[in-house]
Amino acid sequence: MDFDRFVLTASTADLSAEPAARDHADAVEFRMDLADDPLAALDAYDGELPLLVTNRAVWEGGDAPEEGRLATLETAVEHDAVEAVDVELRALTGTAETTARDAAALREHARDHDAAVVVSVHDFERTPPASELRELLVDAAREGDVGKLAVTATDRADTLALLSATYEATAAGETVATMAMGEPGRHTRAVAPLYGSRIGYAPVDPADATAPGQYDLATLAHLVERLDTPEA
Ligand SMILES: O=C1C[C@@](O)(C(=O)O)C[C@@H](O)[C@@H]1O
Repeated sequence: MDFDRFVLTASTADLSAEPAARDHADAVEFRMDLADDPLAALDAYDGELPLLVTNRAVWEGGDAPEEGRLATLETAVEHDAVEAVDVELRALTGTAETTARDAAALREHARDHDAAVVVSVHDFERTPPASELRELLVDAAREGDVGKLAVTATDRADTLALLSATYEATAAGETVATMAMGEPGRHTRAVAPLYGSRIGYAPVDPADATAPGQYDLATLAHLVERLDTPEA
């Protein structure tokens, strides 16, 4: 998967949503942790859009227990349709040594199979101060092909801080993706690409949102396109 330009992903636990995503999305984020039998669903996948696979840890806001979590992703990246994998920064650099070793092995395995590595950070409570945002993006971008940072905004100061950090990271040559979760952060999902963010996430159906404050896919596709069109 190529992150030289913005990639809009349809985020879903159900790969049968892919045909409905084709009109607007560049890729599908398959939330394996939210699916019933994710490896069977991958085996059966015959859609057109490439997949970014995520198996989000419980300790990072997801549903996947640690046992077998990274091994499932290792199997997933062997599928031809899988062109990118999400690995949490805390898995790679956290204090759990075995997790760090397994996460680094997953990154290697992904690259051997031509899958890009999205290294992610989530804060479901707050937007950290500006200097911390900058550091998190530096660290995440260094560890993967894209450094992704999703924070929770409560006001405009938070969203501005995130957009500034996005702009600075991009100006420094880092490849990053950012979004502010929650209602006050919603507009960042449309605007962050203008500051350099390279991935957007949106559910096909708003009822299936995978994070607070997401636009539905058609709406986000429309907003991003309009904002990026000079004569709009
Ligand atoms: O990390 C992200 C970003 C996200 O949390 C969002 O805020 O859109 C949605 C998740 O599905 C994805 O894995």
